[in-house]
Amino acid sequence: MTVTTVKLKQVVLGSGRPKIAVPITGKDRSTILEQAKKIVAARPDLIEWRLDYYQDILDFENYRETAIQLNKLLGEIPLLTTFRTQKEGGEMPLSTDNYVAVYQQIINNQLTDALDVELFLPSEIVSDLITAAHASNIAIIMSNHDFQQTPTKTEIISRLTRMAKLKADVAKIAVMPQSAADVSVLLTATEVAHRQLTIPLITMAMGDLGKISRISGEVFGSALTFGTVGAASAPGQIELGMLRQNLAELALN
Ligand SMILES: O=C1C[C@@](O)(C(=O)O)C[C@@H](O)[C@@H]1O
Repeated sequence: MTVTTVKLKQVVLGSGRPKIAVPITGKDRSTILEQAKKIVAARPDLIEWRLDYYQDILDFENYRETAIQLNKLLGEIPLLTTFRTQKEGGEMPLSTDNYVAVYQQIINNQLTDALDVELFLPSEIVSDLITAAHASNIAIIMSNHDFQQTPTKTEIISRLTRMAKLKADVAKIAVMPQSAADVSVLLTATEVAHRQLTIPLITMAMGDLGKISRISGEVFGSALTFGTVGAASAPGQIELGMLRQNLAELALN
């Protein structure tokens, strides 16, 4: 394992208290770098660049220059690069071919510490991207998002388990609760999967109902939580300062 995956694993695998990631959602280079400067100043554990907001994603030279400048700004803070597909709540459409082309460029040019790859992409694409990313010492955070409902406990555990079997470095699932019972399903599934799997998990129930899941990771086994400095990238995210305070208050001593 080289610096890159070590950097990410140190962040995600660290002590019991969940680490904090903050998303960048800028549409162009200047906004992305402006957001990054504010986020870096707040010192999160990880910064996520949400590419599905970036208008120049297919102009690779532009993308590459933005990524180089962004990585310089981040310094020691690891970068997670994510293109969220529209099926899973993303901002813009992108063909599967272009998704693969963009990710391959990122991997070949080692422009990130970690890549978010969605579980429900075509299986051959998933395995090829994981193999290529690992060969370039880029960690893989596999993910699945349901913005409409909360799957059953068994299904949530099954999806996280499939991610682990596909050699993801981290398994992530975000669900939309329609009731307190749904939040309880997500938390129980997290607790069970945390006992059964050996890779770090990132889980959350989205929206206001799900906020408790974003501060209770140390109890149930979610290794990281997403907070905001400025714009949110999903419903229910908590402002970084408040999130840090809540995690400290809830720390298991
Ligand atoms: O997968 C996730 C989790 C998330 O959807 C959330 O609910 O905080 C936010 C996304 O930006 C990130 O890629």
